[in-house]
Amino acid sequence: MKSLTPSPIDLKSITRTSLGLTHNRLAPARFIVRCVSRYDSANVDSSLVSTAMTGHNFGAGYDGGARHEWQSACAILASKVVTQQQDTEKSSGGADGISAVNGHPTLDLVPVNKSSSPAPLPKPLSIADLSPAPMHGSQLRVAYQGVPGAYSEAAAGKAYPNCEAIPCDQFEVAFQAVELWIADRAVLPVENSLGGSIHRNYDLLLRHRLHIVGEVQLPVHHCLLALPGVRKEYLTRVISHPQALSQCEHTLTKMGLNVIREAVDDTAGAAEYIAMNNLRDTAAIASARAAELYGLKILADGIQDDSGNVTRFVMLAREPIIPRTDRPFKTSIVFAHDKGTSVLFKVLSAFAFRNISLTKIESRPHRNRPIRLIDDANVGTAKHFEYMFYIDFEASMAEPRAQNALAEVQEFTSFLRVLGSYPMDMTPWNPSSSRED
Ligand SMILES: O=C(O)C(=O)C[C@]1(C(=O)O)C=C[C@@H](O)C=C1
Repeated sequence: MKSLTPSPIDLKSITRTSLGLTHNRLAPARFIVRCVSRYDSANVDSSLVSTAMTGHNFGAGYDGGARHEWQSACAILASKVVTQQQDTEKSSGGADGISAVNGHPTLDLVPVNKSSSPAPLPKPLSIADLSPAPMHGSQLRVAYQGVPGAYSEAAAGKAYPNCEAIPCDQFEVAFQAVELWIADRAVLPVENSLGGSIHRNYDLLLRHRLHIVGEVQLPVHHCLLALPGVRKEYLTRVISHPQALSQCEHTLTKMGLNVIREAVDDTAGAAEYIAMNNLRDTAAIASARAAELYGLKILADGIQDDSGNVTRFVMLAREPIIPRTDRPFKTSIVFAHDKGTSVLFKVLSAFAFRNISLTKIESRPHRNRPIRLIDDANVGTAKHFEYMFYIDFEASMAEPRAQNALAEVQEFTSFLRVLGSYPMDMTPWNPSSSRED
């Protein structure tokens, strides 16, 4: 797996820039490519969308291998990326200049000289143009949260060997990177065998329209890392991702370290922070690969509270996969009901009667309607919390028993969405080979 630049994508830098489009490759007969530096979801330049959608700007001199770039450009434009105002453009690099957002050049398609030679006729779409397969050369681009050396990067590599791993500074950015065609897939953690659910990703799964197309379970082997020459006795602080801190809670206590524990965005980011700031009183909980990347030494190895510590990640894509029955599949759903938890028993029985095993059940606050009031004139007002329920079950949506179970669930619920039906990770169990180095 190839890693991109260590600096992760942030929300502000999600522009056409990140597509890697170049000035030359997109410079067609009627358009030049130039800079934008603003992403504004409230404002769509519809003329740009329509010109890009016709596709005929790729006439003479257009490199046919960049069809995917055209597709990506259309998608990005349609995803409400707006051009900068003319005057701002001038100040940020001029009509044909390339300026930068967060260090990246940014691009724009601008009509030029309408009176010049007639426009080439539009090229008809072919079957290949409609393929949902990733089209960025042979390498799939996979977004993950964190910086290189994070476990999520290793999970991306396990899910998609030889992928181009794209670091993102937040989970939400990874979702958006796929939605905006900057990445082809995202690989995000949803639960850990010791630390439990990564709730943020459950909430984001509901808020975004991506589909779960697979899962990977990654054995997570934590190390205590510090600058060369630093000894355990010098430490006053241990920093890491909150999940990693919780997965090592008891071991850290047993080690007798006199340290405070502080949460940061990701494990490898903690290692990078120590190295960049030359912190000699601080250690990070992170992978052996992070030690290597950021020049830290391993003070203690395998400090997770359980040697079989595993994190489950889901693979997300813009399109669902077609469910099959020739191998074990899992299906993930989310549902809610106006009458709250009273429906739960009926939903569970729809699976139990069909012998379908559940592998996970999670509840999250129903953020649109968090409280339900039940008035009783004699006693007062009961305030029930409302939930969204997430269930994973062991069956493929191609199986009639799963379809029937969901038809029944739909009768009991006011909201039901299938998040994905995908192959189960059946990798043989071997936690001792879990080191990511
Ligand atoms: O910080 C990282 O390295 C991550 O990839 C994130 C994360 C998580 O969110 O749970 C992933 C796996 C481990 O369980 C610890 C942290």
